[in-house]
Amino acid sequence: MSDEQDLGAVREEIDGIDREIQTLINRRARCAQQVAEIKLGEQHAARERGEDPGEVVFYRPEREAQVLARIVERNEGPLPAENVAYIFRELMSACLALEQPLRVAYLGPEGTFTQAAALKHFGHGAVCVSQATIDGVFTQVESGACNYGVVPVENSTEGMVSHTLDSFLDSPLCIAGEVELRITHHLLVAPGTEPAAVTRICAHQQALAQCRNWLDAHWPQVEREAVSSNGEAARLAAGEGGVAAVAGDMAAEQYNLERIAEHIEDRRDNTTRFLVIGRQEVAPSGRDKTSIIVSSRNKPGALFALLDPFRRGGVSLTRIDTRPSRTEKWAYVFFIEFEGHLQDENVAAILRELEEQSILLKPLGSYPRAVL
Ligand SMILES: O=C(O)C(=O)C[C@]1(C(=O)O)C=C[C@@H](O)C=C1
Repeated sequence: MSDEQDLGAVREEIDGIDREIQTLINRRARCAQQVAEIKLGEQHAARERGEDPGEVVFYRPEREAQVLARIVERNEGPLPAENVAYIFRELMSACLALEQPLRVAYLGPEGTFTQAAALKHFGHGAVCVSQATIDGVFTQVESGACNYGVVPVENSTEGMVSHTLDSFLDSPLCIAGEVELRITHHLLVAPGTEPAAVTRICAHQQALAQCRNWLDAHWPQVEREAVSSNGEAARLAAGEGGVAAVAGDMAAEQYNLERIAEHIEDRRDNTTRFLVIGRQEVAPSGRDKTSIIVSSRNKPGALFALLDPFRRGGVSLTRIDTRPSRTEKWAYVFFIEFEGHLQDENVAAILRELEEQSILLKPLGSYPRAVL
């Protein structure tokens, strides 16, 4: 057989496989439609029994995390597990959109890493709605205008996003998930801009901080300006010849900018973690984390007393942050994050103990650990 015939034969095989995949995808989508009918049926039955039917929850983060974790585990290649999981991420997103198109508020404008995080977590079947502030994201979800929200919570180089933590103090919302995103910054300008013409470098203050050493070494003379987001910086760079923006790939594409320099972040493992916020609690997935806010009386050993139940219960803490309590001067609240689910008996026992010794205990929710 000639090379030409070989190529033809393999392409025919690909065409056949594509047909089969397409049939299977649509079979899967019909199953998702049946799941939606069952969920609506359950709500109808509750109403018939005179019970509060509540809001039908189509999106099930615990189930999605289990599906994705299984795909990663059983993948035999040659495609890398992460790439296969992304394909299934989009497949589930499209299936869910048949059940109910989700509206997801995120800290915008378009082109921010928070938008990239929202798409990574929910896939492109979700309708992502940009908000100018973190408060705006919380309000959209609290009012029911959006089903979920995505906000940044911590960066591996720059630490926590205190505004997000503070917002949980007054909000009735729960945490429904976490997203981790590798953050890569570039120095971006409008097409045709000469580097010598740049007089101002704009970015969100976190991005400026994450690239501080690089900017000090390469652009020491140029003024830096912190703006509300990297997306906003990119928008400014697109409109003004002398402005360069520090921003990522999405912003570069969104505003059609050129890269003067790529990968300028000081740390190669620069990662930002985002939280998904929603109105409903999430069922256990088997690999969960829980977040709580806790505050105790200001006395010696108070923090030790709050943490000791975790040690005795054999529960690993994954994070602890301190914030001023906004009700009393020099009093503090702790944001504690740990492995396990509020429905686990050992976790419930720890919370009962904390309740006895704290002046404030607010569970923020349990959610599946990030799979992708
Ligand atoms: O299993 C469900 O509850 C579904 O709705 C199906 C499905 C899926 O496509 O696998 C879709 C959306 C949910 O978020 C979880 C899973």
